Amino acid sequence: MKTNTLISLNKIAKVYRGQNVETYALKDISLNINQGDYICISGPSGCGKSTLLSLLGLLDSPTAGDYFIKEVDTKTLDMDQQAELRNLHIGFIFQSFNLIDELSVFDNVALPLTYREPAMSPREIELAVKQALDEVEMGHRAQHKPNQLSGGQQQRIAIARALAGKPSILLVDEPTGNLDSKNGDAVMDLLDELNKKGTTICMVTHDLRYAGRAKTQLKLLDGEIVSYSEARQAPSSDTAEQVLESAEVM
Ligand SMILES: Nc1ncnc2c1ncn2[C@@H]1O[C@H](COP(=O)(O)OP(=O)(O)OP(=O)(O)O)[C@@H](O)[C@H]1O
Repeated sequence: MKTNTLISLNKIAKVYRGQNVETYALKDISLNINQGDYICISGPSGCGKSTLLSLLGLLDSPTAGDYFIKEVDTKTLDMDQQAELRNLHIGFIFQSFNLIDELSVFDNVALPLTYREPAMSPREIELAVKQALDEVEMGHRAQHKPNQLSGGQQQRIAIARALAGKPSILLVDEPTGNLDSKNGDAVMDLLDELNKKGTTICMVTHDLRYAGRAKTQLKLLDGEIVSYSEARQAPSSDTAEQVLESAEVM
């Protein structure tokens, strides 16, 4: 494992068992995610994208295989410890923004920080919320309620909420699914910008226009990784464009 490896999956499988039926949602998934990566997971409906994101987010556990976050073997953790690790390291962004309409924008962004262990002081929370709202250029809407904002603005608030805890990785599920193309473009520009500043992103999207912006393309089919390609910087004699280079699946 490299020193900048955040996440390491080793031979992960996920089987859903019903009364008479077993579904192999993921098979033999091995993958490392390093600091600063920008990965897009794509593939046809039912190929396992959401299942993989749920496992990465510690929202579900694998049937087999090993999952390490920052060298911590997640199998060794109980539910509370997993929740703590999730709160500390993982920021979620969903298609539906999942904001609480009764709370102000400020309080929505602050909410996950109030569950931090060790507890953050009110002043620390205020600073973190302000910084996150500034990052998504929504500081001027701190006292609004989510339903007083446009869809694009609500997604920016959801991104601020994910950023406020300074997570190691953002897990992003169809971030533009509920947005028109103008707002979708703006949200994707923001994610690109965050990655350029160092935020690690793992995103699921059906939208090929946006998938191509990620530096690493991971394609799933029937629960398996069928292709994995990384963008690398072109040699200096070339233009500044990045060149797609196919790499072996791990
Ligand atoms: N809770 C569940 N119980 C049983 N089977 C499930 C469950 N969740 C997902 N599956 C099955 O696991 C497989 C992968 O599902 P998953 O939702 O991860 O696919 P997906 O690639 O995200 O699909 P989509 O693009 O349609 O959202 C599918 O065959 C699905 O039917």
